[in-house]
Amino acid sequence: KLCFIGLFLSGKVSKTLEEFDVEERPSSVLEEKCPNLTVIHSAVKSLDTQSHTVETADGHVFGYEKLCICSGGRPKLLTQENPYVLGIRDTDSAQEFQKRLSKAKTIVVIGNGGIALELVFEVEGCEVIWAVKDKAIGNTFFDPGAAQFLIPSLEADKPERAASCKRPRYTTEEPATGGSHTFTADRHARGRGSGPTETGSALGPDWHEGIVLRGAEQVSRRVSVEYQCEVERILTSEELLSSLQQTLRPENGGSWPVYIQLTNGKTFGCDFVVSATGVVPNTEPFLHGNKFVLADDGGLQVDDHMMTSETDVYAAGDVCTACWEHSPLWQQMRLWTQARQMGWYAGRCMAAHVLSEPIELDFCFELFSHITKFFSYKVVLLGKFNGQGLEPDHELLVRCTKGQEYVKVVLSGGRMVGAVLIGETDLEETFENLILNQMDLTPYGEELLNPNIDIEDYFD
Ligand SMILES: Cc1cc2nc3c(=O)[nH]c(=O)nc-3n(C[C@H](O)[C@H](O)[C@H](O)COP(=O)(O)OP(=O)(O)OC[C@H]3O[C@@H](n4cnc5c(N)ncnc54)[C@H](O)[C@@H]3O)c2cc1C
Ligand SMILES: NC(=O)C1=CN([C@@H]2O[C@H](COP(=O)(O)OP(=O)(O)OC[C@H]3O[C@@H](n4cnc5c(N)ncnc54)[C@H](O)[C@@H]3O)[C@@H](O)[C@H]2O)C=CC1
Repeated sequence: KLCFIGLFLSGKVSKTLEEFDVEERPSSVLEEKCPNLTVIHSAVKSLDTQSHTVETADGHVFGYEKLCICSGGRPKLLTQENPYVLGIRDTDSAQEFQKRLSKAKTIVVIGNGGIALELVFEVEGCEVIWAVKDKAIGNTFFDPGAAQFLIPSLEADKPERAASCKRPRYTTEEPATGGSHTFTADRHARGRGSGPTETGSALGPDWHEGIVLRGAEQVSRRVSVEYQCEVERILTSEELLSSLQQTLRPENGGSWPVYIQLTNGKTFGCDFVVSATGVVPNTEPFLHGNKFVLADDGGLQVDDHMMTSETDVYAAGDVCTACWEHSPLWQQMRLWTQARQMGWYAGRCMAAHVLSEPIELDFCFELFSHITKFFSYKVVLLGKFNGQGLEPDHELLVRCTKGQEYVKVVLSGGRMVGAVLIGETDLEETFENLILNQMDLTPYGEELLNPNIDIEDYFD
């Protein structure tokens, strides 16, 4: 990969929330900035923790004193085998998606997290069938109340955005002459080899801004949500036609390259399926011959110094699973914000250990905080925003103005432990403080969300 993705901070929103822009730059920019850095453009093929060496795909062996594995994750696809099932992770897969979409009339999106939420809102000119396991949309980020608030946006036109695209590869890079144009979603068919090392960096925030996600139809957005169902089977047109399958009656007419049968009994024909079903950590090249302890989700277990179970090997970002005793207000989610915080903290830990200096768990792991955008709304998530792991007696306070804002506060024992803020609420800083200082809010009751009280002033 000849590019790294640079983060250019556009400012701190609060103590723990940071917003940033993303711009693709050549890796030489980083080397110029950090003279002690050498970037080697090659995938790591193997790691020998005994001899403290890594071997790259082009056969070079490098020794290390301390090593940090930041190999990210890759899409956990419904199936690796089907050329009509694709995932979105890096610039190449986004480009592939864009190309295939431009000829598509109907696509099916499976999954109910970040990528699905972004796609169903952004895709135009194509019928989108969105199948979710849950009762409401966006289960990894939202409760059903917030989902209800967001649903009308799917029916409205997308607001115009003056987006400046700092990732020109999507729009300017033409496919190589003679390169494979057959719409094969899986990377094996694109002649780039297989295995986990071939994916690039995850796209991160605002990846779809400035790129056209338009299908072949003259329609604006058209999304049908199929709730509480999973994929029963994915069939080719031949399989559908075969005598065994004749009982299946697709909901939509016409002939399609692929059909998807859902557990709710419905079958849809489509041009392709997007599997937006989470990520798996890229650990494979590092495991053989070593004794890494893996977490249940397949990540490299790390302690509160970002150290794996192998001596002198650290890990950060999507590839690792935080296995220290978490602050009651923090949880790991595979997000860019956390990857960045972990990378920064791992670097400090490695330096401290080389210098035999003490180091304490960074403050950023005290409180979960995430700022993003869904359906054109600013979204801020704080602490146990969905009551994760809380006793059933926790309380929720909600304020909602249709089309404008959705504010939810999670209280446990009268203390604020989490919040969801959708829209321009201006409450993030105050709520962050109230969560961090664990003030008893019982006396305020529901007044806490009274729109006529300037809460920021009140708690100042
Ligand atoms: C479409 C999309 C949108 C997203 N939007 C957001 C968002 O709005 N906000 C947010 O906070 N998060 C978002 N995320 C999640 C976020 O991008 C990831 O959590 C984050 O990038 C993880 O960072 P990382 O450095 O751990 O992994 P990655 O960014 O995946 O980087 C891993 C790097 O390691 C390289 N690599 C892998 N294996 C090897 C090997 N064997 N040898 C050498 N190199 C290797 C890869 O090529 C890659 O460059 C999004 C993710 C996707 C896919
Ligand atoms: N704005 C943001 O913060 C964004 C963050 N991301 C991050 O990028 C990563 C990848 O995104 P996603 O793939 O959306 O992962 P995700 O973890 O956000 O969501 C995965 C979804 O797939 C569902 N799922 C899992 N297996 C399934 C199955 N077999 N059938 C049906 N549904 C299934 C889960 O219930 C969940 O709803 C995540 O770490 C996500 O947090 C992605 C896009 C935007």
